[in-house]
Amino acid sequence: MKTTIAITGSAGQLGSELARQLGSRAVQLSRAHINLASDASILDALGEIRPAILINCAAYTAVDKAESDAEACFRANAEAVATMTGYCRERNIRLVQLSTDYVFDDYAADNAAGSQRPLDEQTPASPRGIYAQSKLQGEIAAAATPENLIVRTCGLYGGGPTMRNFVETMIRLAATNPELRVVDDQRCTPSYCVDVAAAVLRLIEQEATGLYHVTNRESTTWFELAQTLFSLTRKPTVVQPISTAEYGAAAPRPAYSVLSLEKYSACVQREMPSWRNALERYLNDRKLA
Ligand SMILES: NC(=O)C1=CN([C@@H]2O[C@H](COP(=O)(O)OP(=O)(O)OC[C@H]3O[C@@H](n4cnc5c(N)ncnc54)[C@H](OP(=O)(O)O)[C@@H]3O)[C@@H](O)[C@H]2O)C=CC1
Ligand SMILES: Cc1cn([C@H]2C[C@H](O)[C@@H](COP(=O)(O)OP(=O)(O)O[C@H]3O[C@@H](C)C(=O)[C@@H](O)[C@H]3O)O2)c(=O)[nH]c1=O
Repeated sequence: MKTTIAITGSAGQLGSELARQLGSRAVQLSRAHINLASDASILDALGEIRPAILINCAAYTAVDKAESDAEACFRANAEAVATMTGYCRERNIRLVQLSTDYVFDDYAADNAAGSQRPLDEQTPASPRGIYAQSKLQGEIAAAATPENLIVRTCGLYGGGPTMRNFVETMIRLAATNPELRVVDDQRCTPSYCVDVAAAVLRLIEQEATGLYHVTNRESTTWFELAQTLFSLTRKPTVVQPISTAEYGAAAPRPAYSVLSLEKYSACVQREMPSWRNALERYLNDRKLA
């Protein structure tokens, strides 16, 4: 018998890619089917489908907007996850909860140039902004059932021009701006949804439980990512490095949030592709490189 895997946030970047890779095994739950703001909507939708596995990709992901919209953000990213966890526990459904590198926000000093060490699953979380805090609460809610799987990832892109992410923002801005200013003091590993979705499915196949870090391999800054993007697409756009303070976003962001992939690699016995390789493949898929 085929295992039914329900995916919330199925119109989003990761949810749509998971649905694509799963094909007929996936039941797609977009906002029209399941509204994180309403427990009744969550329970009704899950009751109808009775999946064996629920992958929760739905989330409030507008990091800056969350700073002035905390209630809605916590409702979607924390309380709704607690509701899903309770429902899944009673019916023996495995919940896969997605989370973020933004739960780490004070490791810059420990990781001064030369001594950078990726953050593993044992590293204590230290979220600063509303989005980051709400996602950590969601992790804690999901972890109440030890059989659940929690996957932290970072800087997702994919799905083409209609998706909201840094890579697509750069492509769009470059069409009208000869010069862009981008922060060069945040080190992380932006990751391609195709690779992260495949990795999540591998972890599910291995029946992995607990917390895992999954990103592309190696690390970069948003500035270097933008420069690499314009070099691969042969665009003359000039990228100026600026500081996080100069950019002045509403939400704080970690200066260092590179995630260790050791636990993931040991579990599935394979390496993630590097961020450069991933970016090249995405731009090829977009027919831009
Ligand atoms: N984007 C990133 O860089 C990263 C994301 N993550 C995590 O990965 C997961 C997937 O992210 P990603 O695919 O990029 O997110 P997207 O923003 O692309 O998609 C999120 C989806 O959630 C849906 N959604 C938002 N609010 C509600 C709600 N109240 N009720 C129902 N559905 C809702 C959205 O629906 P609609 O389309 O209708 O708005 C959207 O389809 C999330 O848990 C996110 O926190 C982790 C690290 C990095
Ligand atoms: C558009 C733009 C952004 N930036 C900066 C702002 C920010 O510090 C950094 C990344 O930009 P974004 O706002 O696109 O990224 P952001 O929304 O913060 O991305 C994040 O999304 C959430 C959901 C996550 O969970 C994270 O893992 C994550 O990577 O680049 C510039 O410096 N110049 C620019 O022109």
